[in-house]
Amino acid sequence: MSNWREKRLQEVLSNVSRETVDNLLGFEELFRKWSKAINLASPSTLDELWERHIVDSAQLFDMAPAATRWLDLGSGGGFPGVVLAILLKKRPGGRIDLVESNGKKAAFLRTAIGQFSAPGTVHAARIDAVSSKIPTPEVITARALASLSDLFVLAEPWLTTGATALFQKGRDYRREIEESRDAWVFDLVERASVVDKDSVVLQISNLRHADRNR
Ligand SMILES: C[S@@+](CC[C@H](N)C(=O)[O-])C[C@H]1O[C@@H](n2cnc3c(N)ncnc32)[C@H](O)[C@@H]1O
Repeated sequence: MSNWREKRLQEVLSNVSRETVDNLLGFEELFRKWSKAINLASPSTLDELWERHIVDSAQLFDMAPAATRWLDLGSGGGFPGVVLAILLKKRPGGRIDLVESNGKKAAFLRTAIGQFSAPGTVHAARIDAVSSKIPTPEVITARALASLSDLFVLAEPWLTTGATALFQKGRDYRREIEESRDAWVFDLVERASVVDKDSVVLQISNLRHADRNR
């Protein structure tokens, strides 16, 4: 029944172990169960949970093939944070911090991380309240959290000190990039999304305030 799911993952990731597939299938099941009680994702997307949420999250992993320290902001129901935590089990030294201010969602994230013994730490707090406590990671992710300009403000403590962002963005991404250039300077690589031809993953590094460079 789940064979197509495994095949799809193998198309997106270079190395998928049996345990990883089983953990991600288990996470899908856990997500569906909790979704009946709390709002973890738009109900209209649940039919395509594997592609729109799990594969969409997993695609980030091989975009930073050597990165072991990750941070996911506004993790919600675990996309991409919990998927990455499960994948990081197979990367020696791999770990991820997940920040989520909604208490119920943070409880779900803790349950998922615990159930799959994934190397993740859940911070049930607002991002600005934990920014001084979380050291700069190699990669920052955030999906459906804010516009690019607002993401830069939220992630500034890490993105201006060496972290690289992998931000999933929808069809409006060009406008968001242009708007952000008023206040920020950065290096950008646009990477095609594997789940939607109109979406991208924006790889952003070397973030600086524009006014300090004029
Ligand atoms: C639209 S949801 C997206 C969740 C998930 N990343 C996804 O793509 O499915 C945004 C999440 O960010 C959380 N959030 C919003 N602002 C936040 C902040 N300042 N600090 C921590 N979490 C925040 C919300 O509670 C919500 O769960």
